[in-house]
Amino acid sequence: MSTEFDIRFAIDPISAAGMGTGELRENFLIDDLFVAGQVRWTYTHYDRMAVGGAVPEAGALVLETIKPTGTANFLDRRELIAVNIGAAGTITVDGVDHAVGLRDMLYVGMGAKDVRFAGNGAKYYLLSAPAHASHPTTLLQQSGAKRLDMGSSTTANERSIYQYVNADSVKTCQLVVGLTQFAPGSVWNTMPAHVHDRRMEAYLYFDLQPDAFVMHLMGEPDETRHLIVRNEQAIISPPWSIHSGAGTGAYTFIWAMAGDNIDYTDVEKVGMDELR
Ligand SMILES: O=C[C@H](O)[C@@H](O)CC(=O)C(=O)O
Ligand SMILES: [Zn+2]
Repeated sequence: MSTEFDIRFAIDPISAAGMGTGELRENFLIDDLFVAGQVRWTYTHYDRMAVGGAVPEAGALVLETIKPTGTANFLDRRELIAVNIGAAGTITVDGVDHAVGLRDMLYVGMGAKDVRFAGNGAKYYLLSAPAHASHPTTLLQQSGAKRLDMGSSTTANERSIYQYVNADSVKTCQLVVGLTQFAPGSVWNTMPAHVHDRRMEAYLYFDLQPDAFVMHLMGEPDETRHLIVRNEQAIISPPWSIHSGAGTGAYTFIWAMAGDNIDYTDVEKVGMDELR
């Protein structure tokens, strides 16, 4: 079996506030997503978002069902977005090949039965949420993303948010995914911070040097904790938590959300003076 999974239960803010470093990392950090020759999933109880990695070698890796979905095929009641952060590869969906280059994303709708990940050196970051309708498989590229420029160099948060999933690119049931990249020297993401109680979020930090890390901030705005996150590690952000971070060097990250209201504007801003 080349598929493995673990389960993360939903943690409430009071429990999280009582956790030490090890417990915080066990519950909110995913540090083993990318293993050669395997598909790995972390199935969360936050909006039942599943976060995974697939690293094919010579042969293709098959998207196998996992026990927590309770379905014969992984996508019987789910949708998927696969993001390639490695060499160019191919994802085959029910016999149709899709070329997926670096930073391309492939949306795969509910009901796809046979999904295969291929490409020696390709590295797929996987996101999947429950779905109620089947939308067509669609390739999403950075050039087709909606770009929002935010921040400034004086506050070290100058960055561009690329909303790959947007009104013109693809229709999804729940998944909203994109990528944020920084101007040189800017290291702060999502500061000022925000929360969105109607959506969980996951971040994958990548493009970090081996000795660099992101000091990721989580928690309720007045009760924050940090996680040290290394290259190609992900964090899970519960709906009640801020999700912000500062790198010790350059990095890029992929953000993904699922939940009730998936409108980007449904966020509560946290004032700089409210953080504790
Ligand atoms: O709800 C939205 C997500 O947190 C990200 O879009 C935020 C982000 O990439 C940033 O501000 O740098
Ligand atoms: Zn957010």
